[in-house]
Amino acid sequence: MPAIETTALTKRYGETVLAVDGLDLTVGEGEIFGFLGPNGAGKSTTINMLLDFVRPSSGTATVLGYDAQTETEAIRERIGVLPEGATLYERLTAREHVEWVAETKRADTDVDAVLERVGILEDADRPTGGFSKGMRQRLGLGMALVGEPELLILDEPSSGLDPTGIQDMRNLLRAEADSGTAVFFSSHILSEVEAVCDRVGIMNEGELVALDSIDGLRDEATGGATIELEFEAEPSVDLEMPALDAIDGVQQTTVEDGVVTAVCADPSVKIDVARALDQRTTVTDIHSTDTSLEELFNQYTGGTAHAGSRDSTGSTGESDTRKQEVTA
Ligand SMILES: Nc1ncnc2c1ncn2[C@@H]1O[C@H](COP(=O)(O)OP(=O)(O)OP(=O)(O)O)[C@@H](O)[C@H]1O
Repeated sequence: MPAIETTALTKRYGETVLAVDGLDLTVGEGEIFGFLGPNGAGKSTTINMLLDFVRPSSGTATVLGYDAQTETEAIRERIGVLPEGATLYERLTAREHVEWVAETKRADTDVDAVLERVGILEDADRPTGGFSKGMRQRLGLGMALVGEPELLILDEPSSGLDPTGIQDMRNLLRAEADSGTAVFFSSHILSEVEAVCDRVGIMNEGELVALDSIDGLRDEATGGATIELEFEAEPSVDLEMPALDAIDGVQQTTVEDGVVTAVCADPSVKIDVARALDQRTTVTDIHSTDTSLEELFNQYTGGTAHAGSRDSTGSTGESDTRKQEVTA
């Protein structure tokens, strides 16, 4: 039974806004699924339809096999939710929040263990009115974990978290998935999705424009990869560059200061370039740059995302162009 299944799920707001347009999506048991898209793509609207906060204009959705509109209670008992901008009761402590969720879910929960898992046990007895954004987010995540849910639905879970918080959150999601919990989370932080997801779906203007693993998306993406090869400088090598240009899939080559740079249409071409150059001279080092997830995202969303999309820490993190050492 899929954790989430939507069929032709559609939401219109008024006459003009088509927020979600015929979404067909299946998320499997124990899968970590990243729901990506630029602002206004329809991610929150989709999540809100799964949670019955918003009624679809047409189409259907099931969560853990239950109808998202008619069997909401059965769903609520079995899932954990971190809504966008979760509201807390300022005068209640973190512990009281978790206890309250445990009561509503009738779950036998070790409250201290939950608070410990999300790293706020030390602040358990403080009213949440004085909590920082990151602490609020950690508490929200803790509340979502109550009752060992079969599915976690998290809207922008790393919003407000510092780098340690983001890493903790990733580890936690991975541990949850390993224990069989499916995780569905929305994000516009591409590095977050890359680091933790089994599959991603990219929304743009209400439509699902891509659905695959990160590697699968990379393979599909145009723009390929760039390879830089350092070689022992020999004057004759420059003259032989046309031989590299002639390799199938090589779009452009340049030579400068003992470094050949080849732009390849497809990452698999990189090895052909390395072999060809190595036949002519001694290659001393190789650097390979894959299409970054950021570029990929832009390809699917028509460049709506900014290459410098920043996470809450202001860092572009791993979403920057990835460089890997390659051994030929
Ligand atoms: N209550 C509403 N009334 C009218 N339009 C709405 C409403 N909620 C969302 N929309 C519109 O629906 C579209 C999708 O919005 P949604 O919030 O689902 O996008 P999102 O992908 O979650 O964006 P973000 O990353 O900014 O949270 C947008 O055009 C938005 O303006």
